[in-house]
Amino acid sequence: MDPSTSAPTPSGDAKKAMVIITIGMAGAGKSTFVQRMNSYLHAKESPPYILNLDPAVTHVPFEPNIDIRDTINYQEVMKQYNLGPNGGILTALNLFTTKFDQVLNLVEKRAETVDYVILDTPGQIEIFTWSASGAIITDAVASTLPTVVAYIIDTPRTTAPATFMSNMLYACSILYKTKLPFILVFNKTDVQPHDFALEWMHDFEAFQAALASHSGTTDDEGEPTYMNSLMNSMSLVLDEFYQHLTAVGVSSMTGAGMKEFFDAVEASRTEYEKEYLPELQRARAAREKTLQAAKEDSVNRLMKDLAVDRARNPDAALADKWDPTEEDEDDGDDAEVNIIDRSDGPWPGQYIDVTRLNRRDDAEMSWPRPG
Ligand SMILES: Nc1nc2c(ncn2[C@@H]2O[C@H](COP(=O)(O)OP(=O)(O)OP(=O)(O)O)[C@@H](O)[C@H]2O)c(=O)[nH]1
Repeated sequence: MDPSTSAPTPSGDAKKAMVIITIGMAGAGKSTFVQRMNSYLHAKESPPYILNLDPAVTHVPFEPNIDIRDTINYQEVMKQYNLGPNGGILTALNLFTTKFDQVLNLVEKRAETVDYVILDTPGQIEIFTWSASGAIITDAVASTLPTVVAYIIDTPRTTAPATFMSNMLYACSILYKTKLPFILVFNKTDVQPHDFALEWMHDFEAFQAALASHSGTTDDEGEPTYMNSLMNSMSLVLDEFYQHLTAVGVSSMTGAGMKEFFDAVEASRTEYEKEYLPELQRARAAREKTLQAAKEDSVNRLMKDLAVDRARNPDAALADKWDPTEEDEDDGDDAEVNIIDRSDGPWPGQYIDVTRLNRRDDAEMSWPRPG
């Protein structure tokens, strides 16, 4: 572990590993960026713990510690549920999420010895950002460890003002959905520097001027088109959103900008502790209170019903006793583990690997259909 990052926090606790959730449109360079983070951290002698959550990826340029593909065969899921590729990926992620408590246990264990835990998400961004499983995974890691979202942007493909705005609106929706610290990562700066983006973010008049200079922004009579007016207004709205963001330019190809990125990640740790964590604790306390009230209410009603029942039926009440020596029927083997941590002991064979079951044409194997 890099000694500079494992120092105790001001509160005296040992510093916890930081989780980086990598999100971005298909082809923005998420996997290449994860590989770049991986090699950057290896060079700093602080190797990260990596989770691949994309069941459909054929090749990842890094060696993940936990790989969804070891647990779920997405092609098989497509066949069994009669789904198309996106439905298959989503269902695979849903099935994986049902085991996420095991994943979280492994991550928590590793979080004591690593500085960073990195999540690579499915190529189709909405499968992670707009699905229940994506929200469950995000909430689960963010309530366990300090977490930051790295939103990867394909800079060369974002130079048109309308595309830039669409991308920013998407980022905005994720920021307000997760409420987590957020870093805009302008990738591929070796092909296209990201200065134009920073200028548009800091000066909405510069963005509006760029918009006006693009063709199709006025109609035949020289009046601004509906889209042009909409984007002008949106740029004012986004001005507020930009205040909450850190933007860095990187090249996953050359490694430029990685130090700035990790500086931003460290700054996010403070933001997480000051803003996200207290909010999470407040929400938890409120939920506990509601649950407690609901529990008390049902216990009260149960006790009332029991009192009536006992008064009416005193003989049955005498026989109604619990025998503590009787064995609990549910005492089975809870230790089943089928999430694979590749960095743990011999692999494969130690765990139940569902994909292998399929390869042996095990006709008994079938996924439970959602109820
Ligand atoms: N020039 C340049 N190309 C890059 C950079 N980062 C990624 N690429 C290229 O962009 C393409 C897409 O990269 P990926 O890492 O596969 O992108 P992804 O977002 O993981 O794609 P999905 O698997 O569809 O989610 C590949 O051809 C990469 O080589 C970069 O910094 N510079």
